[in-house]
Amino acid sequence: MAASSSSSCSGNHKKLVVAVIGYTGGVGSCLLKAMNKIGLEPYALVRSTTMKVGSNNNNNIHDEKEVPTNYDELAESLLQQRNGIPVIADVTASASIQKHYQGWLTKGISVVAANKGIFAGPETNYQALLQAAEIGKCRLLHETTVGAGLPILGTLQGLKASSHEIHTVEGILSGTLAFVLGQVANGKSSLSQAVKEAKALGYTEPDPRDDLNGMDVARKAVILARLAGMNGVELDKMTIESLVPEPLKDCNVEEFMDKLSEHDAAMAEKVAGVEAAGGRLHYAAKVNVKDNKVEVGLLSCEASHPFNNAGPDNMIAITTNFYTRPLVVQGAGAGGDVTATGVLANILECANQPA
Ligand SMILES: NC(=O)C1=CN([C@@H]2O[C@H](COP(=O)(O)OP(=O)(O)OC[C@H]3O[C@@H](n4cnc5c(N)ncnc54)[C@H](OP(=O)(O)O)[C@@H]3O)[C@@H](O)[C@H]2O)C=CC1
Ligand SMILES: N[C@@H](CC=O)C(=O)O
Repeated sequence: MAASSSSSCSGNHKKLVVAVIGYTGGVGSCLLKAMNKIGLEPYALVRSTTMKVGSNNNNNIHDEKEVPTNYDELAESLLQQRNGIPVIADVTASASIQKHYQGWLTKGISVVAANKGIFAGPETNYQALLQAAEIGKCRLLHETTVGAGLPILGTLQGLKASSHEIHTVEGILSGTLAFVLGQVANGKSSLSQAVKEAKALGYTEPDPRDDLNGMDVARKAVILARLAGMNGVELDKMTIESLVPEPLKDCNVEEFMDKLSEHDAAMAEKVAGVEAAGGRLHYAAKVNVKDNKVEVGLLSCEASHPFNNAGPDNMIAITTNFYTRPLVVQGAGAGGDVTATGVLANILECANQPA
């Protein structure tokens, strides 16, 4: 089979047969590079309108004919690969793709996602996905939905599985906001310039307002809360502090980027006010399992606070009954390559399917 995946990476007799949805994007293009580097060829490449699916006709998936994107056909084709472990990697931000997860998982197709929406959506939908993976005896992995490639969700699950009681999970969860708030500190840069740079560095969501309005942090906090064992946490019940100027809430992304500079002075004034009182602005999240509370928002931190040394990094502190001094994970929590390698690590984990 010409365009199939390499078996050497799977570590067992079955091949990973991998479809990448969103391969033309920032994370997707880095994922293809990373897969190529370890000799794992994708079986299918999918974007919003068209897809290329492996056949016997070509040695290279890129040479395949583009056909209209059809997720039922994609699933059937993956399941027909004999002796293969079918995996769909979703590196888009599209809600419409996530509607297919439950069906794919039930049929035994593992799902690896960088796409956060459904994991932070209504709890019943999230629970249905977990159940579907059990029915399909396959994997549902989304490590990169919090902290990109940093080992956060796996660590949390490992702690819980090994009898730790999780007390709190807190810290800096947005690469974009860490970068932007670092750039505007001390008047180094303007808000609009910092957001442009964050976008160019591949840190932002496809719409950077999803970072600036706190929604990306809130979604990550919900995901952390669920993995930490909390029930009843819903995004729409949370108070989420936004840094998006009111007049730019509803325009398109281009207009938002163009007009953001009109709001630089207001942001500079806000930063100067906090700094005059000896603080530095950070956007943080706190999941308090014991008190059943999830909070996100702007924090003013005094000079000695560890957040002030984190630069553009994510910094996540986990406190448990045994880790009373927190276990801290710090590192780049946004960017194409670090996210793609986290997705690839999850794809490789799919070689171990549940019995
Ligand atoms: N950047 C980062 O640091 C991190 C990102 N993530 C997540 O990764 C995801 C991707 O981010 P990023 O790469 O920056 O986004 P981009 O906007 O760069 O890429 C999005 C990709 O999705 C494809 N796409 C969009 N809509 C659909 C659809 N309906 N069906 C199929 N394909 C579609 C686009 O294809 P087309 O060519 O058709 O437009 C494109 O390939 C997001 O969910 C983000 O939250 C997670 C952790 C970190
Ligand atoms: N836009 C996100 C990317 C990773 O999830 C961020 O800035 O952290």
